[in-house]
Amino acid sequence: MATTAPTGSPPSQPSLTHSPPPRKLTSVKALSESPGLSSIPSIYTFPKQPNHEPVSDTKEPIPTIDFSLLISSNPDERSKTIRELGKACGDWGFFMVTNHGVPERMMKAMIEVCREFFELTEEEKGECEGKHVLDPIRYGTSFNPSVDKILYWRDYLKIFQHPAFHSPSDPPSFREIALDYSKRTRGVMKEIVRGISESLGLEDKYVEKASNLENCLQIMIANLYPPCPQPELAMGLPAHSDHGLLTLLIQNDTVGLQVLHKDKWVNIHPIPNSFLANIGDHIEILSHGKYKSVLHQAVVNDRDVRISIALAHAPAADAAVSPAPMLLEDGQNPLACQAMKYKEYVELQQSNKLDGKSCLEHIRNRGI
Ligand SMILES: O=C(O)CCC(=O)C(=O)O
Ligand SMILES: [Fe+2]
Repeated sequence: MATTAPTGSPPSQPSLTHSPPPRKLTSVKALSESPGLSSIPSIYTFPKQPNHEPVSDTKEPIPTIDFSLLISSNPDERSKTIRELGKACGDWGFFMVTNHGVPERMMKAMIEVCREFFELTEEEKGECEGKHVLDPIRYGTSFNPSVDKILYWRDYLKIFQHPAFHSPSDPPSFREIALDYSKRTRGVMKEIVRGISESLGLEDKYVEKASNLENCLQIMIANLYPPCPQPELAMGLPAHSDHGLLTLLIQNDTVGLQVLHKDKWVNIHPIPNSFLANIGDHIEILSHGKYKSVLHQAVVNDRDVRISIALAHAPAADAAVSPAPMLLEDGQNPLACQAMKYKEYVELQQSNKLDGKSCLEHIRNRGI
């Protein structure tokens, strides 16, 4: 039986109380490999969401940003790309990034070494089991089993990679591959964040300075979604927005990510050798809602293992990001969103149920 959320904190009101340590749970990898498994335990049965339209067959393609044009020395090319980036952030909150310069072999190596990690024995992986949501290395299952009433069909490995780089010691090649990949990806992130800043009419380094990007928190979240015998009943990750500024995601060639666009869930089919980027809650805060973090979810299937690796890029742990005053319109309250240190925000989000945009709503409601 799942334990309930801490008393006194209704589901849509996350609280900063420390959650009890997660229960010892079987990974979904081990569960999916149980001989003869033909149905899922009821704790994995996810209620269907009544409020959203079913998956859309929309042919409207997700926007694509050519990174090489974003960093072009030709001012016209660059400004055109910044306008496209602004439109992608405003219309979708999600976009593909092509020609980013991170070698394809590096992206593939990252996926493979994460696969190798998940293939370690439960005992070996258990050495990375985190006790607290701010532990720099955390292996686990579902999202936060100490408060999840329904478990998600997902195992994960979360690692803080900047400002201090951490790595599991197994597989032995993890450290080198992840270190290279995290550095290269941070470089891509920085240019996109500059472009986003300019697209908002701010100085190119505004977001960078406001969030102390030099000391940004970069968290790798490797997700494993094993085949599920009843995929229509289970959920890999429920609808949520990402905390932070910008997430850059890669995956193996199995689809499963859905993005809420114009009130419909849209299946995302990534372009090979590209990043899927999405803006997080702190761009919504900084931009005063001009750009909104967008709900997304991961569904599962009954045939193939899906692996996704999200690199979440966020303000420095002690940075308290607030709306850019120059984006406020007359009469708007600049403190409508209570500034909170980033590490408190992460702790709030990770200690509670993953529940849409409840964290952002929480700090808005507490606005002073
Ligand atoms: O697996 C995916 O595609 C989504 C992962 C995700 O949304 C996350 O890790 O925050
Ligand atoms: Fe996400």
